[in-house]
Amino acid sequence: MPAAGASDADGLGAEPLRGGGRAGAAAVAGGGLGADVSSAPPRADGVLLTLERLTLVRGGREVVSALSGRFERGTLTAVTGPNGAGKSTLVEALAGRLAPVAGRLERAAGLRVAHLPQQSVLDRQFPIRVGDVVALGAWSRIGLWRALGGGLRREVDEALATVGLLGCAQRPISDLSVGQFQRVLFARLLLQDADLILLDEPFNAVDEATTADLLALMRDWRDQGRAVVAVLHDQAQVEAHFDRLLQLDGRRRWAWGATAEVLGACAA
Ligand SMILES: Nc1ncnc2c1ncn2[C@@H]1O[C@H](COP(=O)(O)OP(=O)(O)OP(=O)(O)O)[C@@H](O)[C@H]1O
Repeated sequence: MPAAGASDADGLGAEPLRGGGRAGAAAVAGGGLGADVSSAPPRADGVLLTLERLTLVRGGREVVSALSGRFERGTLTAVTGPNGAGKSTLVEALAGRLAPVAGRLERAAGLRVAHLPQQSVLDRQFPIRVGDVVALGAWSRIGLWRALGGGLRREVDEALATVGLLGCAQRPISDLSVGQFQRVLFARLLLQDADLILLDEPFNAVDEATTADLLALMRDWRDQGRAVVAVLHDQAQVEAHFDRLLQLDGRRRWAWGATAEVLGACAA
């Protein structure tokens, strides 16, 4: 991890390692003045989301400081860091659920974002069937309470087949294992058809076979030109599957770039 205040001249290509630290703290003292969330026209270079000195506060404490970088089409980015480092906070801001107190977050025009929070915040006892959960992925396209028509039913069945749960549409979600439920949530993401897919600890308590299947799905999304951002704790998994890495160190410093470069710089 680079030292706080490391300069832009650290030199790892387009997105060098940088430190947040004091500059970000000063931004919070400004009471959030200057924070900006905006839409930009579609970009030919595939940039979906641009962060400029993004600063986030949670529970009265600054957890992300002066974070700058871009999320582009066709990339798999891992977000790592110790507990409490601000990973979920950052993902919520990327999803548009938390406003920055300073800095800028610019979305490409018409950007479709899907956000899968940690399973621990989802209620699996809710009396709803698997097929209905998956169909909810299409609500922004078809309206929330429209009856399941033949076309949507087919989409749901196809998505369930893709995640290995063909024929499970009528089962209540309370019957599912953690891994099966995560497959259902990935099927819902398939129907969302988003450009930017945000996943918060998607493999938590999920078995190896399910993890491998869901990783394959994430690679498909990348190959389709979507951007996938996943909060992860397993460094081997990050090295093996993610081309980009955004690492938070829990002290408001961060490193962001090609995975090998970020890991190399941290080991140095
Ligand atoms: N709803 C909340 N209200 C107040 N403080 C919060 C809230 N959510 C998180 N925090 C605090 O914000 C900080 C960052 O939390 P966050 O959940 O973003 O970290 P994280 O890196 O995702 O951690 P973990 O690996 O444990 O999930 C922590 O100090 C946490 O206690």
